Amino acid sequence: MKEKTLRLASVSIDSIDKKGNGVGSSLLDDTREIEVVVPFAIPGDIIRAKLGKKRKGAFFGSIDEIEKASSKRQEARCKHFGVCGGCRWQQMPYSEQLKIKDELVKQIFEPLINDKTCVHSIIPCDPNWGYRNKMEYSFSEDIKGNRYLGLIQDSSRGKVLNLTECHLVPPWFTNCMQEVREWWKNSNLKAYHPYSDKGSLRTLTLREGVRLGDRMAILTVSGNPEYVLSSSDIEDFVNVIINSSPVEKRGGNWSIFLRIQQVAKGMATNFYEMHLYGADYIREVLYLKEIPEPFLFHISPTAFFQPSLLQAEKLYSRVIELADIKKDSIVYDLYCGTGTLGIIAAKRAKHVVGIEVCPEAALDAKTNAKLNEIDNTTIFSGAVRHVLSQIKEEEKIGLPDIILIDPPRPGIDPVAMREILTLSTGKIVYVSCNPYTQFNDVKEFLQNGWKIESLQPVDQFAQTPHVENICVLSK
Ligand SMILES: C[S@@+](CC[C@H](N)C(=O)[O-])C[C@H]1O[C@@H](n2cnc3c(N)ncnc32)[C@H](O)[C@@H]1O
Repeated sequence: MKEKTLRLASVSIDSIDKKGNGVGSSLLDDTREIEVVVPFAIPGDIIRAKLGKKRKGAFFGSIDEIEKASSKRQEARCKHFGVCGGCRWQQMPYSEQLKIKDELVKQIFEPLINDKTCVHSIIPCDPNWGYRNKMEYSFSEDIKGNRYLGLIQDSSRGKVLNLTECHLVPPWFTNCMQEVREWWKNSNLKAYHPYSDKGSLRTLTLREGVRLGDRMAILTVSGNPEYVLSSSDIEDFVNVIINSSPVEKRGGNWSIFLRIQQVAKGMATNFYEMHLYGADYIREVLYLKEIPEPFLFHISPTAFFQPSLLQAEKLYSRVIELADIKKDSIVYDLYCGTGTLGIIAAKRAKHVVGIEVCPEAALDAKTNAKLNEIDNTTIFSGAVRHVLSQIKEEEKIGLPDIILIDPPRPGIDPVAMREILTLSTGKIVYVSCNPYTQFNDVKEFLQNGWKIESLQPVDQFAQTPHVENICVLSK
C-alpha cells in the first residue's frame, strides 16, 4: 500500500495544551498562519512537523525532526518514550514540569481569583519516578496473530506496545507483566477484540500495598460464554503470578482475581469478580503529618486508592490542615472511596459521614473505620446525589460544618451539585485530579455565594501532564 505523503511545516512551540502536547504556530505556504498541536514537543522547540488532520481549528502534527531543541529539553529516561502513551513529559526536567503545572492551575482559576486568594506553590512529587502503585496493561493481537501486552501507544486508538521497561512503577510490575505475556504466548487464548466481541483476554491490572509489600493481580476477561477460560488456564495464570515473585522471598501477600466483563448491546456493562488466590484485598499503611499513629487501609480490587502512597500522605495531610476541623465539627466526605480522608478527619471531628457509589469501596470504608478504631463515622453506599437527598429527608444526621469533596475526573454531576448547594455549611475542601472540571464546579459554587479562600496544587503524577488541586471555599 502506498504511504500517504504528509505536508511538513516548521512549528515554533510556545505553549502546552490540556493534554500536555506542545502547541505552536507555523506559516503554511509562506502566507497562512496556522496553529499546530505536536505531541512530545515542549515550549522553546522548533519542530519540523508532519501535518495531520485539522481538529477544532488546529492541525495535529507529529515530530519529523527537532530543528532546534528548547534549552529545557533533556534526554528521556525510557526507551519507549515518544511511542508509549504512559508518561509524556520525560523530555522536560522535573523542575520545569512543576513550573508548568503551577502556572496551569493559576491560569485555569485566574477568572475566579483575586489578590486576596491564597495560591500556594505546588507540592512536588517525591520521588518523581517509580511512584505508582497501580497499572493496567492491555492485551491485543494484530491480524497476523502477533501478540501484545503493555500500555496503549500515544495517539493510536488502542494500539498496544509490548512494554519491556517502565520507570513509573516498581520493577516487579514490569517483570510480572512480562511473565504473563510469555504465558499467554504459549497458550491458545486470544486477546479480546471489542468490535467483534471475540477472544478472551482484556487487561491485566497490577496493584501494590507498598508499606506491607502486598501485591494484587486482576485478569479481566470477556464475559462472552464462547471465550471462557478453562480451569487449567486459570490455574496456570495463578501459578505464573505467584512464581513471578514468591511471597516467601519478600513478605507481604498475593491477592489474585479474575474479573469478567460482560457487554451486551443496549445494556450496561456488567462486571463479576472471582477471587482466585490469597487475600481478597491489599493493605496500605498511611502516616499523616501531626497524627502520631499510622492508619491501616484494606483495598478491594475495584476500590479506588490514590496512585502514589507518599503523595497521598502529603495530599491528605494538607487537606486536613486546610479543613481546620474542630472537635464539634460534622464533616461530610463525599466520594469517599475506601474511607481514607473521612477516617483521618474522624480523629478530630465529632462525626463523619462518608458517601461512596462503589459498593466494594464503601464496604472497605466500613472495615477501615473499624480497623482504625474509629466509631464516629457513618458510611453510605450510593451516589452522592441520592444519599444527600435521603439524609436530608430522614433528618437523623446533622448537616455538615465542613464538606470534603473528591469526585472522579468529570467532577460533580449537576444533581449532586444541586444537593450540595442546599447544605448550609461554612467550608468546602474540594480535591480534584482534573482542575478543568473543578474550575466549572467552583464557578457554580461562586455563583451561589461561596468564595475561594485558597488553592493548593499537588503533583501526584510526575512525568505526565496531570495535576491534582485542592480548592478551599468558604461562605
Ligand atoms: C477520586 S476518587 C476519591 C476517593 C477518596 N477520596 C480517596 O482519596 O481515596 C473518587 C471516588 O468517587 C466514587 N464515585 C464516583 N461517582 C460517584 C457518585 N456519583 N457518588 C459517590 N461516589 C462516586 C468513585 O468510586 C471513587 O471511589
